[in-house]
Amino acid sequence: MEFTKMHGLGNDFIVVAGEQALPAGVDELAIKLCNRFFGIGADGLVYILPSEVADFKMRIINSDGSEAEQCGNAIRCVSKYVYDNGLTTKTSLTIETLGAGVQPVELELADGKVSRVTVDMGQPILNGLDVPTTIDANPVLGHTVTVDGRDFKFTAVSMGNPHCVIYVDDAVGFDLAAWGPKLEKHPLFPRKINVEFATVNTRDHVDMRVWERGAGPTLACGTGACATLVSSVLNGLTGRKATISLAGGDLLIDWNEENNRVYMTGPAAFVFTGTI
Ligand SMILES: N[C@H](CCC[C@H](N)C(=O)O)C(=O)O
Repeated sequence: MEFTKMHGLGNDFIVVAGEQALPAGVDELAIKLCNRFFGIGADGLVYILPSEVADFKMRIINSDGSEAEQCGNAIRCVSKYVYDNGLTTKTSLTIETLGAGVQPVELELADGKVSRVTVDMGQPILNGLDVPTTIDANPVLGHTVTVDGRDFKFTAVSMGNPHCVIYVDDAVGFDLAAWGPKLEKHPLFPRKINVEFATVNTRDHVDMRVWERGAGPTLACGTGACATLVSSVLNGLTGRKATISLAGGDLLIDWNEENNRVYMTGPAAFVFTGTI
């Protein structure tokens, strides 16, 4: 099997192109290939597939074998892959995902290769029961979830995949491993959830660290950055355009007031190709 290793701000993926559909047992394959000691090592396994409604379709399997509906860093990597490898000559194209349908992407080039990508990440889903959470509220703002006797106030946002955003004094130094797994799997979240810990520095700059559903602590999360911006606007903490600083680098997120769609701009990087 031929693969290409790529990352978006250190959130890394094994990218596979040329297949017509996901192989049987893709969950076990993802677990095996994403293993950082016995496999290639990655946060997820990403397939570029044909689409009937867009230029390409992307499907993403987390390193624990679960399939996610959407992935912001991966969609930038897929966009870079298809242009740099000559699968398209367009710098404006569309990628289909399970969680956000047809997503327009805009490619920026440097020396003939894609350097940055702006992705239309669609409209945020704010109705609690649709995120999903078990909370019948729209939106879910400042609700409390308790784990091991500690209360966390959170805002729930879906970008096609579920997120809960929690504001803390020091996101950069927050102990993700202590609290992330318990929140990820809390009964309030029927399909588990990605957990973002955020510190708002100014009205256009937020530090965020993430514990991802099905992948654990990653260096960056594109959909999580979108969810963090949306949550920060809803809570009156930032404007509709802000830089979200993650461990792996910065994403620029813009929640357009006219069309209610969230735009994410950031880099994508090629690392190596291989055969396994
Ligand atoms: N672990 C996520 C999928 C990857 C999302 C993240 N890597 C991104 O860049 O958006 C989930 O199960 O919803």
